Amino acid sequence: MSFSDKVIYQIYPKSFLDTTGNGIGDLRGIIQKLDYLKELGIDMLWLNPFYPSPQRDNGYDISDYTAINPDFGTMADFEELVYQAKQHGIELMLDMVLNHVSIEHEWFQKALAGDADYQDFFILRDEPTDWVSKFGGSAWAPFGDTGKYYLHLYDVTQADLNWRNPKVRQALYDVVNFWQDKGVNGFRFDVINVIGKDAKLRNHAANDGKPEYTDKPITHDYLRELNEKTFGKNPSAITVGEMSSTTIENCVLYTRSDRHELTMTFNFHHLKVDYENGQKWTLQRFDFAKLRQLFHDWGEQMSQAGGWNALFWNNHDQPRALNRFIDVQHFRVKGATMLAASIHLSRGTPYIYMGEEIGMLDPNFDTITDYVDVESKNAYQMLLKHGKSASEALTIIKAKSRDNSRIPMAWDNSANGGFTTGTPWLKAGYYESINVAKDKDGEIFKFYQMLIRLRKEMPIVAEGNYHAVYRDDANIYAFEREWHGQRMLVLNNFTNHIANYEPLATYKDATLLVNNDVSFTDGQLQPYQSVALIIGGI
Ligand SMILES: O=P(O)(O)OC[C@H]1O[C@H](O[C@H]2O[C@H](CO)[C@@H](O)[C@H](O)[C@H]2O)[C@H](O)[C@@H](O)[C@@H]1O
Repeated sequence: MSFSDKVIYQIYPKSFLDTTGNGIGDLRGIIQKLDYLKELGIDMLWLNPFYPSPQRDNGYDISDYTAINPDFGTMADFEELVYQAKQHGIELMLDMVLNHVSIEHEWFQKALAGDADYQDFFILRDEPTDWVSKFGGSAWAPFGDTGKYYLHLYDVTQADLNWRNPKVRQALYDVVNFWQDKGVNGFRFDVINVIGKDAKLRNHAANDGKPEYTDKPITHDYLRELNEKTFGKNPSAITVGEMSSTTIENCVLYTRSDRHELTMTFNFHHLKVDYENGQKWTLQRFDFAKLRQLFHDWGEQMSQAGGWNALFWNNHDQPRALNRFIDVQHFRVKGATMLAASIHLSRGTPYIYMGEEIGMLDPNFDTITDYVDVESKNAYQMLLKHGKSASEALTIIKAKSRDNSRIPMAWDNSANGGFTTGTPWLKAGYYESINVAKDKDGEIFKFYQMLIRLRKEMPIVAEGNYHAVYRDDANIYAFEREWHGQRMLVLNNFTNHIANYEPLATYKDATLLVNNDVSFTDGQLQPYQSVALIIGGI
């Protein structure tokens, strides 16, 4: 497999590095940091959307698919980024938001103006169904003064596209090909498993309507066609589908190589183990048993069926994993390296979200007005409506807001962490104590470098099968990898105390390949200790 030894780094361009002083990160900022990224060792950069957009959902509301938002730079800057990145041995992965467009997109505007061809680009109905938008409220909004309603699974300004219309599909394939022709070899497809709405558009009060549009069989047909018409003939292409509320069975189908759909999938089940009754806007300690079980289920079943996982703890939609899963007051560094080992040594493609490699944390904003994200703002109002006090609602937003990970990258301890000389679009976090200048030679960064190197040097890390070990341990998440007679045992203590276990006789004479602590005694792990033991030769 040509992709299994790759590691992908996610950049939220708006918050990476601003070279113009307008408070918004830009493409030239990414070019400036290519040496840093090369030193880390990553292979591909996933960039969140930088296309023209009213920014109602921070760029996921696209008004022109094949241009650059001037805040981020020009097409010439983009072409230089592709060129310079390749010079550094780094490929680009672009975010393709093909489920919906901004209502400012010319397709929607033409539809509103009465063009029947373009009206068929959207999902219009005389009567709304009872589906709920993922950002709150009804998923339908009045379509001008036509008396009809258009579907928006996300914000009211993000109109869902009608994938049943072949003209829509072709227009979207043209978009992918436009960027591929510019030298882009990676594509991340936003919420791609919701593009195939059921033909009947029925009410479905249970589950907010999700079963009517999630993982429908027709989506697999669309993905095969997308593959055939765009990246399918590009041997360097790497693709990942963001799958909302998906299943293992579907992700196997999306990623099995003989199916010609996608290379890998993101699922989010492991990042909902701290939701009370499945609800995001709640406060609850994470359920380790649930997390461990999910990792084992996805690890084993994808391995057995030939599927491929995208492995990640952080992204632009999630609060930092360090704040969620680790006692950061006492074990930030150890916790960061343990989290890293637990996915980088597993089967799948690891993603690193900017700042993770130096252990960046959530900020602790003082007021709700510091938050920018549309989902967080809606959630705050919803919490107040449901009887929470302003301070209770703010505490929940602080823990759960997507802005937690969207704060500016901390480069040094100068104003705003060296991200901008102007006023940042979103307040900076703890840059005085955690920043690249200070932490690039630190334990976390070096540990990530080592893990990335191991994936390239050791086929067992890149390709080995996955088996669960110590399935029911209350503290340890452990798995075994196996590749041509070689075996590797990975043990991760997810607690802030010592965890004991019964050593496995098979690994009695094993070599210690990875250890994030100073010493190791088989049978006992220190708080947040991670080790990998290997037998069968190195
Ligand atoms: O939580 P899930 O139902 O499993 O969904 C996964 C994520 O889907 C959404 O994320 C993406 O699409 C949004 C609309 O384009 C965009 O706002 C977001 O930035 C994209 O990554 C959802 O917004 C996330 O919260 C979910 O985690």
